[in-house]
Amino acid sequence: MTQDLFGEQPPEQTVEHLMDGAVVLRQFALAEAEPLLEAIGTVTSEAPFRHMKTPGGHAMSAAMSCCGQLGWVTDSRGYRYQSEDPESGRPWPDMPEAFRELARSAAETAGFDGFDPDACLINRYQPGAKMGLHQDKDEDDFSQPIVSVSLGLPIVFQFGGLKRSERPIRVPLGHGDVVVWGGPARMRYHGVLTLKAGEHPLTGGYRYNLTFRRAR
Ligand SMILES: O=C(O)CCC(=O)C(=O)O
Ligand SMILES: [Fe+2]
Repeated sequence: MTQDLFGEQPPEQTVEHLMDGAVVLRQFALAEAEPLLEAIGTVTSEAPFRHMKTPGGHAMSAAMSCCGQLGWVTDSRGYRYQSEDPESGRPWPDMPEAFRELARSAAETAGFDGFDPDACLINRYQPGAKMGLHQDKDEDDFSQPIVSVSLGLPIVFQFGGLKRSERPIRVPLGHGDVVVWGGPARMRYHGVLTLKAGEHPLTGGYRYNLTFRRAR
């Protein structure tokens, strides 16, 4: 490729291989970031962000909402998917078409054709929030991948093994990056380190994450 003499480089989409079945699609969602954030605003005007409680009684540090046919919830009864928002008793907001399209094309780019998510969890991290190492295992169908979109402030993603004891690798994630894992990587432990304070032009002091899954 020739150098841009004016120093203006277009944002570069690259595919970074993490492990068998897991990739980071750098800046894959960058061009769609503004409509995606707008859609997060619409969803969360109907199903507001809340700090759900773990079965052990601790509030999750990330604020969460959901859209799609099923939403992931946690409370004293455990972790599960359900079709209604427990706060309102109403169905979760529909999954915006732009979400579904992005999830499908990211999965395809990662080699998983035909991804059809029925659940989208929206995580909002404020400085100090984190998510400890865990497996996504409340779904019925592990043949479908996970698509995880980062927007706003950067964070360090941890990607580990199939056992909790395996030491995770650290992957810095920025605005517009998308991680996809499935197949042999589907049950790998993962999480994010504590969000550091910062200011992003589109999201202010927050990081948003969209996690797409096929729950049923
Ligand atoms: O925020 C992230 O990047 C990870 C979120 C996640 O793993 C989850 O919601 O299950
Ligand atoms: Fe997860």
